[in-house]
Amino acid sequence: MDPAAEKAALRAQALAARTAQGDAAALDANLRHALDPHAGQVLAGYWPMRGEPDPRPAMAAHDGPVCLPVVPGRAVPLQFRLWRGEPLVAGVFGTSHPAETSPEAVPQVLIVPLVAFDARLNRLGYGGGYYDRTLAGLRAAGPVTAIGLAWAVQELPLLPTDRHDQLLDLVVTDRGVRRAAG
Ligand SMILES: Nc1nc2c(c(=O)[nH]1)N(C=O)[C@@H](CNc1ccc(C(=O)N[C@@H](CCC(=O)O)C(=O)O)cc1)CN2
Ligand SMILES: Nc1ncnc2c1ncn2[C@@H]1O[C@H](COP(=O)(O)OP(=O)(O)OP(=O)(O)O)[C@@H](O)[C@H]1O
Repeated sequence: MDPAAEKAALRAQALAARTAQGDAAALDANLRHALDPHAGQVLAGYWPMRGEPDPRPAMAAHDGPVCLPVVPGRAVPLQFRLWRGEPLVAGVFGTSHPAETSPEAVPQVLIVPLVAFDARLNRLGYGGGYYDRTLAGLRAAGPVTAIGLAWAVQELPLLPTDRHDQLLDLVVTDRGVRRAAG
């Protein structure tokens, strides 16, 4: 199977597994722990949809600026806008994001939504390549920490990879914090 077809099949499998969810309180505690060393940094969170774990309590507890992703168009990197609790506007693909009046921000640490991950911290998303493009751009400019957030049931055996795939630095689940085995 070519990697794109294989990814599509794995995406369907992981999205089905994700509906089982997990221990939300444990996930929140693990995420706060992972964010502790990043106090003072600009944090990108996300607005959860479709069974994704909810990063918002940990975002609210973050000691520093918080921003949310905006999809500016097809096949381009995400933008980020500062969010201080203002009402959001509806974006493409069912997303919600801060209005144009919120200043743009450059995140130093990102909570990254995902469909599936593996033990090497490969990530499979919805297939738009948005976070791959975005992390590639941010990493070319300076150090960033990409924290994947998932229910433990979203882990799959080694995922197929493409040259453009960006690895996560850690994955937080309701069962703990995973780092690449090295
Ligand atoms: N909560 C959340 N926000 C996010 C993402 C995400 O995965 N989760 N993104 C992560 O990149 C970006 C938005 N990108 C997205 C890309 C595709 C789909 C999606 O639902 N795609 C449909 C197919 C749509 C189509 O191509 O017409 C699907 O998978 O069924 C959602 C978000 C930024 N914000
Ligand atoms: N840095 C990049 N430059 C050009 N194209 C890219 C880049 N990153 C990803 N793509 C393209 O995006 C498409 C989707 O990639 P992939 O299936 O890896 O997405 P994903 O990681 O599942 O999605 P997402 O990051 O949006 O959650 C592919 O067709 C790929 O060629």
